[in-house]
Amino acid sequence: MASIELVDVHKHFGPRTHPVKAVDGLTTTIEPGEIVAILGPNGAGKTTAIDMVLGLTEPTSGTVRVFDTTPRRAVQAGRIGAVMQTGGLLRDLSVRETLTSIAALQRVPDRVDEVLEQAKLTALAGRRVSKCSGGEQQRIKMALALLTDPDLLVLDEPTAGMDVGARRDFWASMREQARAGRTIVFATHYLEEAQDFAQRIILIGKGRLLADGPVAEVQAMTSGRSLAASFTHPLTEGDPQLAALRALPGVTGIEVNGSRVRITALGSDAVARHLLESGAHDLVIEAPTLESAFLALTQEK
Ligand SMILES: Nc1ncnc2c1ncn2[C@@H]1O[C@H](COP(=O)(O)OP(=O)(O)OP(=O)(O)O)[C@@H](O)[C@H]1O
Repeated sequence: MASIELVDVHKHFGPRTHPVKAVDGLTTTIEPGEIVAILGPNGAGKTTAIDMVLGLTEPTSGTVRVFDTTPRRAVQAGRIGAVMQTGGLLRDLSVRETLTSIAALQRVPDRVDEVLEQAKLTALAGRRVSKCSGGEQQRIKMALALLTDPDLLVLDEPTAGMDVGARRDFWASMREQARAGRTIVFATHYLEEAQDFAQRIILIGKGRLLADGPVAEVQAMTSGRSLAASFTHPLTEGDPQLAALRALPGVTGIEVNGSRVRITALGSDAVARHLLESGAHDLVIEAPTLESAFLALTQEK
């Protein structure tokens, strides 16, 4: 049984005549035990997609299933734990009090000590929330999400406010959670975080799926190269050199900065040959990083 199944999901806001298509036809399946990053620029639709998985909002059309039932039922059954961007903690409670009060509301078996341990908060149990650092507060939210012993953890930008060390520790504990069989889905802006901690990346832009696969596969999707070279004169719009570059097969993007051009292309050899033959110099060819793959895939087409 899949953890999450989205079939042609749309979520539109605003008037029907000219809606904001926050999510515009997402179809994907996430299996148990996967660690999946939902990656996309601001406004891509990540939070909206997550809200639908959590049953906080209904899709305009399409279906969202979580453990083969509706998101709401899955939440009610305690199968989903979430760490969201918004939603504060009560500052005057201690870490332990925060957990015991929420556990009491959820009427779940007492797992407070266990989740304190899992979120590495045991030593801070007596500390007031207001005295906890940003990263520690994120760990408290994490502990809250674990109270119902969920099968799926959904995290919206979970490491916001954490420094590098805290981030690494956080992901080490997340890996333990995944090994214990939980599915982990997190939204992030950080390419590096997706690259380092996810097994799979779902890249979205403008509510649409741009890429979905193992990290290396998403990277390879732009198996193209980035080339930069200088001409002897500044290139302006209308320059025949520029027109010739645009006309080359496989060229997907050109940026001009004075006499320097930066080109993204599917194959670099033909473009490199053309550049050198047309008198360009200082040629640099780079393999794509996830960053460049991300930019290439999320840029306006
Ligand atoms: N309640 C709403 N009413 C109208 N428009 C909305 C609403 N919620 C989201 N949107 C719009 O839908 C689009 C997607 O927003 P969403 O918050 O899902 O993106 P995101 O990828 O999570 O962005 P960020 O990384 O900035 O959090 C944006 O254009 C946003 O302005």
